[in-house]
Amino acid sequence: MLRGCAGLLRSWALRGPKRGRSFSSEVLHVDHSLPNPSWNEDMRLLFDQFMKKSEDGSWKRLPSYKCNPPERIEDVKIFFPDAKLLKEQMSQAQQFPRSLGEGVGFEYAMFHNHVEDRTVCIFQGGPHLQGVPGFLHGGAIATMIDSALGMCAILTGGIAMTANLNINFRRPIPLCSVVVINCQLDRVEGRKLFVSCNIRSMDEKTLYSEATSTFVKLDPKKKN
Ligand SMILES: CCCCCCCC(=O)SCCNC(=O)CCNC(=O)[C@H](O)C(C)(C)COP(=O)(O)OP(=O)(O)OC[C@H]1O[C@@H](n2cnc3c(N)ncnc32)[C@H](O)[C@@H]1OP(=O)(O)O
Repeated sequence: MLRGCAGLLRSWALRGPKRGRSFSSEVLHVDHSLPNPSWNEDMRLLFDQFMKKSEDGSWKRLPSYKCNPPERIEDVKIFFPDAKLLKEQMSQAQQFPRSLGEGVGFEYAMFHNHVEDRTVCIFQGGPHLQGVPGFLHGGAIATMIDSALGMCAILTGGIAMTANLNINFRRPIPLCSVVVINCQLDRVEGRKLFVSCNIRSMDEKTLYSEATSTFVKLDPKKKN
């Protein structure tokens, strides 16, 4: 089960984790939703399949960075009355699922279908996401679910935040395995976006988790 992690863990044992983090803009602006050496064969296979589907324009690969693009900061300004504080805080900020080193945490790529309002996330959870020995931590699963649902909501309805998230964990997800998170915008009511998802194995035979959520579009007229 953990065979996929073995090489990674061995190299860590020999070298130890990288000390210190570089925050140079070069590092922050690397697109992390592209294959890297930590991706296993299944992850690459799925990635290639979705890239193929993207050729006719129906699916689009979503780039992913460690930090937020400046336009996103504009969207959340309503939460920060002090513009100087916002700038300072944002200069240190990183996307949570991108904050762990390559291969040990959240390895994922997302694809979006604008016609069908669907987002698919292919996800390989690394050894630092362990909960019960050999399996992913529920909080790590929830993180990826929230991120994928959030992307689906935001790409369809504009900037929105998770107001409600319900998850059923059906089967434990083996560490370092590759799963597919299928998200679907179910309906929109005013500022509310209802988005649901399931997590399945690559062969679709195993249902690992299901979730429903409500995202609420931020109201720029409101001081939150
Ligand atoms: C780009 C990468 C993607 C990353 C995705 C990650 C997304 C996240 O994790 S966001 C972080 C977690 N979420 C938060 O911190 C949000 C905290 N909550 C809030 O800030 C606010 O409650 C917020 C913005 C969601 C809604 O506040 P506000 O705009 O004042 O909403 P409000 O006017 O009260 O309600 C609007 C509608 O939403 C509904 N609503 C509000 N809260 C909830 C809720 N918790 N559950 C269900 N419905 C709700 C209301 O009933 C109302 O419905 P209706 O229009 O039918 O009357």
